[in-house]
Amino acid sequence: MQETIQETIQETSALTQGQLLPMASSRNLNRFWEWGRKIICVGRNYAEHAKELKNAVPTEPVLFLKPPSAYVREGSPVLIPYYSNNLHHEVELGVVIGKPGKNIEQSRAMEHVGGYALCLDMTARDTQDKCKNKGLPWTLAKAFDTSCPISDLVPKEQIRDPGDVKIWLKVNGSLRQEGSTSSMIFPVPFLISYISKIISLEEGDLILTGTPAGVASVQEHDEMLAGIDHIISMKFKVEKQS
Ligand SMILES: O=C([O-])CC(=O)C(=O)O
Ligand SMILES: [Mg+2]
Repeated sequence: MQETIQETIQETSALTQGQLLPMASSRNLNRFWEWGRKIICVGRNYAEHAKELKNAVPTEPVLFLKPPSAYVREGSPVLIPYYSNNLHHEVELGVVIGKPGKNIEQSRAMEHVGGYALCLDMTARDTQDKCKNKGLPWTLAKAFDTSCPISDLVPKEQIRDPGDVKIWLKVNGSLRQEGSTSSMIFPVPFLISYISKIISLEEGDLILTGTPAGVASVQEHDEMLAGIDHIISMKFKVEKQS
């Protein structure tokens, strides 16, 4: 299984390098976060991040979900859940689905991309550790309200190759995370194909593609500033849930 996945990644990531790909969306995706669609998250997709949390580097994608109620937009705060004392930031490239599909071939995966977004996968790390220890799902750690800060839609043409952009995050002006999507273990076309064989993809769904190394805590009153290269940035204040 492992070999097959690695071989297919190598074959098809070559297909997406530097190509101009057709627009896919039939609907205007500008406010996709209001559509109530799925947020499918990929975990441990950067080896350095898997290692910093002492997790094995995966041989298949690790998937989990957030509900659409997790979205929060600039101007509203990110809230520390009442049960957590260790809320972590995870900056991630988001892929917005523009054309529905099941069992999508990797060679056609980019046709299903309608655009991109900058996302934070806010994680109650202490809660996640407890869930991991007990073998329980990560819902409380990952799916709470405001756990998915999201930027405006980045038009597809602005990112020619989702496998070659820099994502970064600062807290109170200090750089905490900076990584290139070229370090992803499972690249975007592979992820779209893999996920679509398990979960049907619909227009407006979002795939969070995993975080590079440097995840750490945020405290009440902190300010997070994150970006994709110089293409887009967004700012969020952290507050306690009342
Ligand atoms: O570290 C985690 O919780 C897994 C994850 O979401 C990621 O790697 O982006
Ligand atoms: Mg994540």
